Amino acid sequence: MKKIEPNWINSFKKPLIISGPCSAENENQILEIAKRLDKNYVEIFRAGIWKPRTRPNNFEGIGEIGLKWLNKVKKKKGFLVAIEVANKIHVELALKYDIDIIWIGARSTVNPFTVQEIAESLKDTNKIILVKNPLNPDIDLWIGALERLINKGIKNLGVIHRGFSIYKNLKYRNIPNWKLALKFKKLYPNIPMLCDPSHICGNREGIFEVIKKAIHFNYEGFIIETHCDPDKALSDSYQQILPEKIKEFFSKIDFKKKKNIKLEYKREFINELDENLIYLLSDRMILSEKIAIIKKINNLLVFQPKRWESLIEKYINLGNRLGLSKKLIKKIFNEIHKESINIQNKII
Ligand SMILES: O=C(O)C(=O)C[C@]1(C(=O)O)C=C[C@@H](O)C=C1
Repeated sequence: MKKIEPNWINSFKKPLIISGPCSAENENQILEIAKRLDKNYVEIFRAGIWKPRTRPNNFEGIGEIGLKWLNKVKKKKGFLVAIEVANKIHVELALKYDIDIIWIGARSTVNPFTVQEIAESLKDTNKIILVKNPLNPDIDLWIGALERLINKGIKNLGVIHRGFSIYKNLKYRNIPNWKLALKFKKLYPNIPMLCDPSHICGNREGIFEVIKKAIHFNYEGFIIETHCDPDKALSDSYQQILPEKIKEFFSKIDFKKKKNIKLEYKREFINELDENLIYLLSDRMILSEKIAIIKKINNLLVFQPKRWESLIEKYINLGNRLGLSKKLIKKIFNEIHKESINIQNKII
């Protein structure tokens, strides 16, 4: 990739905060959110105009009229405005309505044809273009998207870490991959990296915990979804927060208090793995309850020695291959099995 100069991000406060609704729904909603966002914290107003929904027949965005509302936000409230584009027509409209910041979504980043089409229609633009990570943790796809934009003379670039798709929801809707994002940062230190806690979490509860982590990892900014009535939002209602929450949270953060990044990063990894272990254990015990019901109906014994012996042998072998001692595997799985038996005994 060609060398990128450190650039546009320096003209904003650190961290840069982009905020606004997942989707533009109506003019009042847009203006109300803009009014309630504190401009001392939020410099850029975001709103989805076209929404790439997983299933059809959901609200798929308000379309072009939303760009007129964003122009009002710009003129009346003094924010810069940001939207997502996913094809050539979106780009043309974004440029026609003088949108300041344009981002490419995760579902587009995965597709080089789409990125190429967007890059060609943005050719030589001075607008700020942000590229979300692709759905799958493939750093080359992410880099490739930036290269396509750079090849078309686009200079004001940034990236957004919005987490990666997982087949099963544990704690996150899209699991963050801090390791991959930090690797990207090491490779391209001059490309500003923002974090999207709303899409990482998929719920309101975890958002500020994710922001705190990203602050430790020196992210330059955030894109956070806000709505004046989150429960009634037409898309992603679970992950939007009230506009006032931004100031409430960021006013309490001490940005000078820096922790040891290397240590924090490793610890973060351990926390993440431990939490996943707990989620998995909970799933396992729920399955054990379901098996107990089947055993009860079929008059089967709770303790199944043959099956248990074969399982423990398999786990010891797997542990061995992964460098874990027989003693450790036996200890952990004996406890798990004991708990599973207790659960089943209560049901039978
Ligand atoms: O396979 C079963 O029958 C189960 O109920 C599961 C399970 C376990 O938790 O691993 C529990 C009890 C049996 O002794 C064997 C295995």
